[in-house]
Amino acid sequence: MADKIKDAKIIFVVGGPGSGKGTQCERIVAKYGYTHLSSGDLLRAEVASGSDRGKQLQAIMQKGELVPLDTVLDMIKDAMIAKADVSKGFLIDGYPREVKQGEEFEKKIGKPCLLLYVDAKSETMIKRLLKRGETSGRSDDNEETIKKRLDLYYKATEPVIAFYESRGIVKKVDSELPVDEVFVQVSQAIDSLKP
Ligand SMILES: Nc1ncnc2c1ncn2[C@H]1C[C@H](O)[C@@H](COP(=O)(O)OP(=O)(O)O)O1
Ligand SMILES: [Mg+2]
Repeated sequence: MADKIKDAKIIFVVGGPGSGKGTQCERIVAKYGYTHLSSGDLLRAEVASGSDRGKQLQAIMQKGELVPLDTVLDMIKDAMIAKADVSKGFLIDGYPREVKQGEEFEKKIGKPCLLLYVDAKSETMIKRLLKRGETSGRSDDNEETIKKRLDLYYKATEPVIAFYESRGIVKKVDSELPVDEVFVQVSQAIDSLKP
């Protein structure tokens, strides 16, 4: 089972909150048939289930903090195994949030062939998140939590990008542009992957 996943293409999609990761992943799924796994969506599904674990997660996420590493990784791995037979590749959206998470992922699952860095300015991200918050129902899309999430992003997640730069697998896309134009850059990055 784990072998099947190891042979699959794995793409890490990294960027700040509201940078446009989910939006671009949706496009990738439509064009390339990859499986999209958003760590945040998996966690929010657990919260919605009302389980005890979900209740603990809810409290952490509401504060804008990171959920324990093993919890997220197990959820991603289970979701990958469930799709291993039908998937051409995996988009791992919003993970790793810190370098350690990337290291653990590689130990337990496999190596990414690409890190797609969805880059936007912090003012842009704040504006988009506040707008998204009007309809998303996400308890972390409020001004106070957004600020904490951004701080944590710059402190913990930007080092992830530097870590994979050194391996030469980072492709940065300019997510200040309209969605379609960002996707042109995304497509170029994916098309340049070796088969
Ligand atoms: N390139 C772009 N231009 C304008 N708005 C964008 C955009 N990419 C995403 N958005 C909008 C859609 C959402 O309401 C909001 C956040 O996007 P998202 O895909 O949910 O971000 P993320 O998954 O990185 O948190 O911004
Ligand atoms: Mg998202």
